[in-house]
Amino acid sequence: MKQMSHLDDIPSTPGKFKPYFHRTRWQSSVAKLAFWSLVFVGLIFIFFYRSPVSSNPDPSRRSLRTYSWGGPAWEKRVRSSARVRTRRGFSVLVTGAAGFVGTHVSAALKRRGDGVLGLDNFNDYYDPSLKRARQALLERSGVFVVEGDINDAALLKKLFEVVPFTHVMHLAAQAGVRYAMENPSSYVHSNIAGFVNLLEVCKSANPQPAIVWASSSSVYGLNTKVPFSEKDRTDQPASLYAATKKAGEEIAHTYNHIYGLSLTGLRFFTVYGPWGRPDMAYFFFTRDILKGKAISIFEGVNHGTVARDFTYIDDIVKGCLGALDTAEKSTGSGGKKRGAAQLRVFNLGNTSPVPVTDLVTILERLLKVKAKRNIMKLPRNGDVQFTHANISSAQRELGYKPTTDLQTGLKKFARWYLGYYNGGKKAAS
Ligand SMILES: O=C(O)[C@H]1O[C@H](OP(=O)(O)OP(=O)(O)OC[C@H]2O[C@@H](n3ccc(=O)[nH]c3=O)[C@H](O)[C@@H]2O)[C@H](O)[C@@H](O)[C@H]1O
Repeated sequence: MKQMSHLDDIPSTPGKFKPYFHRTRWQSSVAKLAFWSLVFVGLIFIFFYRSPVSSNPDPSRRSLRTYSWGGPAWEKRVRSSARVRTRRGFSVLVTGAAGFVGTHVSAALKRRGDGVLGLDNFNDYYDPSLKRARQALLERSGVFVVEGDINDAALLKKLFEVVPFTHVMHLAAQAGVRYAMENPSSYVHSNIAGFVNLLEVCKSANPQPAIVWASSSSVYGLNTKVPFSEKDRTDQPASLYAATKKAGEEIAHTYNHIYGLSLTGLRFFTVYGPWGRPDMAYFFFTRDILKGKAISIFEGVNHGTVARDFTYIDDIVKGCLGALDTAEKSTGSGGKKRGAAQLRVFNLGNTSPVPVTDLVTILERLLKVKAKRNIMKLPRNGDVQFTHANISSAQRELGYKPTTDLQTGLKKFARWYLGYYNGGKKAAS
């Protein structure tokens, strides 16, 4: 007969474990001792060896992600990336640094000698490999992108402990107008809860940073007065995305009023260009035209033109830098207001709306492929028919002056796209 080893002794089903345990008092106490020793060692291990790990509690994301950060080597990288290289340079925390605008702004700041630390949660709203490629680009120019979420208060506090940031360029957001109907909570999570969390940390920081952040042209919603001026009404959002950006503007007012935070909101108008966002029409039109796939082009009632004030990324970057350069210091410190602080909002557009049908014609010429056009009624999914920015305020106060027309900007985009996706053979997802 086969001798039973001690391993054979342990049954495979946990429910059957008990009867074997009470065979002898000795066996029982050894098992108990072993069990509690394991628990004890486990606890010690967790206490001493776990680097600060924070989880992204966003229930709307497919994957619940954990980020690890902290430790002397990590802090050294943070400090080095944020180190100012010129006499009057800034030390800027850029949230959403692996995003489209975030990457371009971070690179531009670094180029001129400012200290830049990036933060990004690398979520999968669109192909994360594009975000990783942008991150690699930034790392090559000396910008470290910390992987983490703006909802993570412990991480943000740690970053401010390590670096006394003079400015925050807040670009992390859930973007996209139409996706808000699919995943509304992701907009609340990033654009409202995340923004409040960031402001909470900024207001308690000493010194408080000046904050420049991305609002959106979509706040004009159903406004019909054109061009859109900052003084126009913004109380009729057409999408939840727009509503969360509008909420952000009101939240900014509150933190400015109570805590003396210097806050500048920038209403971006349909930003496009190299390293852009694959969820935007110009990007996926390019992909689909190259694949020979039909594209849907929206039109208004009675065949009304749908148009956008498309704005080229380099112009937007200049606007962002202008906003940082003219931002006054926050007046509070350690959570206490010490005087009135600056509160601004600016349109950053191109001032010349282009019909979406013309955008497609330009792409056809650049790609040398005829698009399969499928004209359809503008769906009721948050899109507005027309945007057009009045930029006189940004021109006056930020020195903002867009110089790139859609034809020129799309040429640069197409060149990048074809290079990045191997002549369009490697399809963008
Ligand atoms: O300025 C902003 O604040 C916003 O700009 C951008 O939104 P939009 O201006 O809506 O850009 P985008 O989706 O590229 O559609 C462009 C045009 O194509 C039309 N469009 C779109 C899809 C389609 O299938 N067919 C079509 O005709 C569509 O009707 C529209 O006329 C950002 O995505 C958003 O995050 C926000 O930053």
